[in-house]
Amino acid sequence: MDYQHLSGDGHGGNGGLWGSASNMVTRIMGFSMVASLFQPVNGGVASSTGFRLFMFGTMVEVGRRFCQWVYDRFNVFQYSITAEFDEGDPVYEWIVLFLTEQKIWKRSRMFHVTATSSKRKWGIGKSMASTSNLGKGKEKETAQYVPTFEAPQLFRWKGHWAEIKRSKGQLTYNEFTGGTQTVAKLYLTIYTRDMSMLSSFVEEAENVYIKTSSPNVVIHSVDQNGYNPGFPWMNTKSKARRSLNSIILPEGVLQTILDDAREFLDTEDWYTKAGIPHRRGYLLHGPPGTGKTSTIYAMAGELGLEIYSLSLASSSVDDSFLQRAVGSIPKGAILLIEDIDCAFSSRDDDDDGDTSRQQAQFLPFPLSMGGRRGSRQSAVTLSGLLNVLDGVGSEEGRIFFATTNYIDRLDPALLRPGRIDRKVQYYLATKEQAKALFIRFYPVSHTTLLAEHTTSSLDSEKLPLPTDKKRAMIRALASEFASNFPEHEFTTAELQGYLLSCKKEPERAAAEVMNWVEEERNERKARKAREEARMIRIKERKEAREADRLQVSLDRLRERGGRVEGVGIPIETAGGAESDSPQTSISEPVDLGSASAEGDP
Ligand SMILES: Nc1ncnc2c1ncn2[C@@H]1O[C@H](COP(=O)(O)OP(=O)(O)OP(=O)(O)O)[C@@H](O)[C@H]1O
Repeated sequence: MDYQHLSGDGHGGNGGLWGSASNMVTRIMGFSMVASLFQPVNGGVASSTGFRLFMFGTMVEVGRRFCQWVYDRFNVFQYSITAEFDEGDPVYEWIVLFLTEQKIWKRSRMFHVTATSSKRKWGIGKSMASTSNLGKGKEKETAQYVPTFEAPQLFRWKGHWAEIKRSKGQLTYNEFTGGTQTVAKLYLTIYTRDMSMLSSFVEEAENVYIKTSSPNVVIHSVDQNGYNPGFPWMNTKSKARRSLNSIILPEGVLQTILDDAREFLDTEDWYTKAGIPHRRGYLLHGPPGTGKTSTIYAMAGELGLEIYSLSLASSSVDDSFLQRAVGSIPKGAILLIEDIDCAFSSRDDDDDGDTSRQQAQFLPFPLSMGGRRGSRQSAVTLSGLLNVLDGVGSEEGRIFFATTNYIDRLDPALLRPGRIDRKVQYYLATKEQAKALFIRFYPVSHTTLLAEHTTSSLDSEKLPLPTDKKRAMIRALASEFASNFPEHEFTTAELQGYLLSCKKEPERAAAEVMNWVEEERNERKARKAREEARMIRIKERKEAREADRLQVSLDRLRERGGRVEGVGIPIETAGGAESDSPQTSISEPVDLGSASAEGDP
């Protein structure tokens, strides 16, 4: 090619090549300013090859940055979409489960294998529905196969290539444990320019998750040790759904709460139009073991909602943690705070654990029944809790359940409508409940009555009774059982414990219930006596401490002379007159009167 001709400037030598190149740029693209850089300049530094190279390099870099800028801003050349998912976030679990269902991990060649735990997510063999704790299948893999970090996995999805990679994530400081930890991440890249493919992938993963977990109730709880700064709900387990009729409550109680919750979920539009935050709060209160938590689990199963459960008793749960945890709960979930009274224990309880006052004042049942004793102090304050319940993040169609054994400890501010909309009281078991529980414990199809045995031995051959007759006999036993069961004295959990001890012997359960009641009463008496002895010891220790404190004050005062600190009782001086003078000498022991504790020397 004739460069001299192309350059058209008539200069030869080293300017020829640059000149022709610049002319080409000028002619082809019209960038005269750019081209002028390549014009040969006669003499001086600017004509040196070094300067030209420098200018060329600058142009290349500017061009590269410009292209990058265009690439970043206008998705013209982007043929892939990459998304990042943090461990602990619900979407992370959807993706892992989905990819397990698709058997994607099977193609991986490097695994970290651990024993199956309640957190099980990863699998390579059978589908997750049959292996994970989310599923109900009988075949269980006993280990989980977690692909190693930074090993990308290619797969096809809906006609597109996609890549998944598990990464370690960054190291974060755990302020509660004082250590550091990493939050794993998943990077998903789909090679397409169609952005809707990403949302479609996530939606499909969510649907698989919902379908797989639907026979169960999924319960998320915060990981106390593995505190995650991003998403605190690190523990996920699922429980088999509990049928509503397995919850034995007085007639209509359960149905009323369920109807109320259903109505709430169906009327989001109404709340929006009325300008009322779309949230509903329920407080279930009553003695421990009367079915409060079981009610919530059964309702969650019935409504198809996941539970996010936390206890305020944990020392790692403070106001800011609570705010973060509640703020990250997805819409349409149940927030469950158990033992909500913990948030107020610091105000109501004495530091020394003097529970006798509380017992007299609040408890609707004896501590010997197994109630929570004394204070489990919470780092959450009342205002922190109220902020969380009223906060912006809590307006998203969320149902809030709180449980407590001590409703009287709750601040009225917490109980006002809008925070707690319905209160449901649970009682110690009634005769009706005892009868219903008995019948549930001995279903006709799974029970062998003594009358069905040819001999008195339980191992003997069976002579099955007609179903109707058997049902009538079980009902008769249930009535006998209930008539001997004292009302409002035992919890349903205690009753359940007794029936479990005669799992296959309904006749024995009915016949021996009075003995069991007697034993329990004696056991309670003994526990109560132990509890009272403990209280007396605590009281004595407290008084001794108080006396010591006063004695120390007194000794100090004796050294200096003057008034008894904090008590304001004058010390008799040699002259018998009250005096603050440091020269005053103490002639008589001080009478601390009522301020003195018993046993004060
Ligand atoms: N009303 C009930 N109907 C059926 N089962 C019950 C009932 N009450 C208690 N149980 C059984 O007793 C056990 C404890 O019940 P649950 O945890 O629901 O009680 P709770 O009132 O929430 O107690 P706590 O206040 O200590 O949390 C469960 O196994 C549950 O099956």
